Amino acid sequence: MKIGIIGGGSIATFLLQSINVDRVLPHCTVESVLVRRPEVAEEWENRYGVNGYQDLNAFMDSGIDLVVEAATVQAVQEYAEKVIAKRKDLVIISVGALVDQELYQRLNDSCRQSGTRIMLPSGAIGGLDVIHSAMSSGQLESVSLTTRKPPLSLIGREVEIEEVVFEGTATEAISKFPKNINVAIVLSLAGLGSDKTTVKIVADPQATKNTHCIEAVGAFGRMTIQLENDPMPSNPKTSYLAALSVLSSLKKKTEYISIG
Ligand SMILES: NC(=O)C1=CN([C@@H]2O[C@H](COP(=O)(O)OP(=O)(O)OC[C@H]3O[C@@H](n4cnc5c(N)ncnc54)[C@H](OP(=O)(O)O)[C@@H]3O)[C@@H](O)[C@H]2O)C=CC1
Ligand SMILES: O=C([O-])CC(=O)C(=O)O
Repeated sequence: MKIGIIGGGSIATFLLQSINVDRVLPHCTVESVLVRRPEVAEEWENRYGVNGYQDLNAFMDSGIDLVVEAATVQAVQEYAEKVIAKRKDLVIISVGALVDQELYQRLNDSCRQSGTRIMLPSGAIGGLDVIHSAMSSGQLESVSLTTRKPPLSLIGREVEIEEVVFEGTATEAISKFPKNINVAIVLSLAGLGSDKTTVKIVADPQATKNTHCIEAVGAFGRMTIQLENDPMPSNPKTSYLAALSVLSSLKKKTEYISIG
């Protein structure tokens, strides 16, 4: 499978290293990257043997089968429909963009018409299979997420004692923290939707990990999952698990037996 990556940051770098250098996915190669800075394109051409582009059309015509978005919510808004229109499967990690129900619907409709697929990795959380199962009979009552990160990641400054920086719906959370709470939207899409999924975000000066605690209640019973994620050294806002989840989505795409 020939992959194109949109984005030049920590998840993109991780994927290039894992796929093209460490060869962890034997059936996959990253062929092309779409980045904003020419110096990144040049460096990656040399280091990872990829073709670097700044122009979306040239990137899409570079012989790739599938596109991985590893950039920003805005990049999804800008590129996702164009990628699907070119009949490329798409992996989206900046899932927050899909809080926009009209965008979600347009993407869903064009995938149905063209037979193209969009994959949303589980990102920095887990338990989406449980939420999805509970929701399949409509018997999910409540879902809440409490996220705790170092203050610099969340609010760009230090605090002395922990501070609740947000409490509300997933819809409001992603508009205020688009680089920190994409997890709330994938959780919403699996479950009750972004207006009924509640989110609390805490800036914790003691935190060395990005923690996400998910609590769900329904006819199935009760689920509590606590993730204590190591941050990516190159971007502490992002948990290492989020990068691994993209790799996992790509691996699933090459397998014939699906789990979960
Ligand atoms: N679903 C989930 O659970 C999670 C989602 N995420 C999300 O994943 C995304 C990637 O994370 P990460 O790699 O850590 O982020 P980084 O900030 O390390 O990298 C983002 C990269 O995207 C590039 N970029 C921004 N806009 C565009 C564009 N229009 N076209 C091409 N490239 C663009 C930036 O370019 P430049 O260098 O020029 O600024 C930067 O290199 C983020 O949106 C993040 O919020 C992260 C963690 C968990
Ligand atoms: O990586 C994380 O812990 C969560 C994150 O940034 C996001 O969901 O946007």
